[in-house]
Amino acid sequence: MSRVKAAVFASGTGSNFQAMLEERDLACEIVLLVCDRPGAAVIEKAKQNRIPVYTFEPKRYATKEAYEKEILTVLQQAGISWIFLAGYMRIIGPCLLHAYQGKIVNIHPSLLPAFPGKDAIKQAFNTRAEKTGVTVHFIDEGIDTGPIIAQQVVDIYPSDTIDLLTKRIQKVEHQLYPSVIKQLIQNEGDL
Ligand SMILES: Nc1nc2c(c(=O)[nH]1)N[C@@H](CN(C=O)c1ccc(C(=O)N[C@@H](CCC(=O)O)C(=O)O)cc1)CN2
Ligand SMILES: NCC(=O)N[C@@H]1O[C@H](COP(=O)([O-])[O-])[C@@H](O)[C@H]1O
Repeated sequence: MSRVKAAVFASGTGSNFQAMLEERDLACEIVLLVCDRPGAAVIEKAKQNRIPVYTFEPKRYATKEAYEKEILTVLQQAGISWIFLAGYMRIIGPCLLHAYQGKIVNIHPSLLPAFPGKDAIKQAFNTRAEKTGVTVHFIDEGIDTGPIIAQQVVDIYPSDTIDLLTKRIQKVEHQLYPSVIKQLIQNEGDL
């Protein structure tokens, strides 16, 4: 039986992308990186791992639907059945949401519904909360409102700096995300 194929949508440093690639029994094959930021560090990581990259610049398209239709064609030609977002900072629109209903997953650096949106770590740090964490959730039409799949708490210490907190959060992300992906693919296979 051919392996399940997945695409990663990422626009940042790519540490979660790298963690997925290093997970030996991820239960799926990451065959494509989609990135909206030419020059993003994650693109170099894909090239080092010989993973095809599809880069696009939204401002070159008249509408979000136009660029999502082009991405959808690329995904379908590659036989993609799951999409994992990791630092992808674009809102997924109706075109991709409909085509990949229940198959688009995101990782977010807070205990949703606390601190949604961008700069979640800074939000938690600046409120001097005692705890924050990591959430893996399905994507829906809202922002960070999709069904939660898994969460893990990360303590905030009085001596913390935002960099120390970020490092602790990302260490949890790099363990949690691959573990959740593996479980999702195995559960799908059990259906
Ligand atoms: N339909 C959804 N798409 C995305 C979600 C989601 O929950 N539903 N999560 C985001 C990731 N994210 C936080 O986790 C997030 C990303 C981007 C934004 C945002 O306001 N983006 C603006 C500006 C983008 C830019 O110009 O850089 C936008 O795209 O309009 C908020 C939260 C991934 N996608
Ligand atoms: N709102 C979404 C969001 O803030 N996502 C966050 O972007 C970072 C990407 O890092 P990476 O590029 O090193 O994986 C991750 O910490 C992820 O949780």
